[in-house]
Amino acid sequence: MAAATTAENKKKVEVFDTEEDLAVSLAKYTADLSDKFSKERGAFSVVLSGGSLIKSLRKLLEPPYIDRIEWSKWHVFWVDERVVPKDHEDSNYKLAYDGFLSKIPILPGNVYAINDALSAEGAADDYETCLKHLININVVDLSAASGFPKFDLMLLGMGPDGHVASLFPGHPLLKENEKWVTFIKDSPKPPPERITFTFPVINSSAYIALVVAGAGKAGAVQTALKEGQNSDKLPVQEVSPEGELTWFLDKGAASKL
Ligand SMILES: O=C1O[C@H](COP(=O)(O)O)[C@@H](O)[C@H](O)[C@H]1O
Repeated sequence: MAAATTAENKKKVEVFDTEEDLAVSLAKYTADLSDKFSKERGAFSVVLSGGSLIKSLRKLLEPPYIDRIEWSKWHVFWVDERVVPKDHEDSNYKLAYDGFLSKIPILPGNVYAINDALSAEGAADDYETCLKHLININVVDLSAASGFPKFDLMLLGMGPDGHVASLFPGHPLLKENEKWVTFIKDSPKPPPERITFTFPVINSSAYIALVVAGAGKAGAVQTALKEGQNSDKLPVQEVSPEGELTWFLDKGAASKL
């Protein structure tokens, strides 16, 4: 494993020989933050993305983590969700439930799925209302700096085109700076209707892990991490949290660095 920390606001890049090694390190990183926030705040707010990220969380399901983590302190959210029923193959909730949440002793009331009975607009508003309530009862922090929700940990994936959450290259939603949760009806990646956290919410996080594996994503990783400015920024380049950003890359994803 090779690691590099840059001066540029607490950004760390870790490169692992294999995705298996990446998953081992991601489990320790997540478990350590779970310990920290469970002790400090009495709650741990974790935001999941969909896609390949869920498989990379598999080591948390094994000893020592499965027995050590205070799962009752976990509160789980989604950075984006597809507007489909929760039992649909495209649902990020279903992906996370089948591959991760159903295998940990988390309290069902601490899993905040979107309301799949609503339209895209309705589901985004409803999720924002839910977050406001959870801030009022101190389950989720509010950033004093930005006035947006401050999650303890966001576990983000990235698409080969450099998209994060459901924030796609060149889309006007990249510039949304008032709403906490918004919706998209013309996602270039199916399904077209989704809800997503906005960049001000993503960037208010205390910790973000950007988890990227596979040579198919090497081009976007290269664009995101190479020196110098490029005019057309990829969505992933807008990820710049108040707290710490750590890239977890396997050799394939890092192959053009
Ligand atoms: O559509 C989505 O794609 C991204 C990336 O997925 P991956 O399978 O290439 O890792 C994911 O992070 C996002 O949550 C999801 O809705």
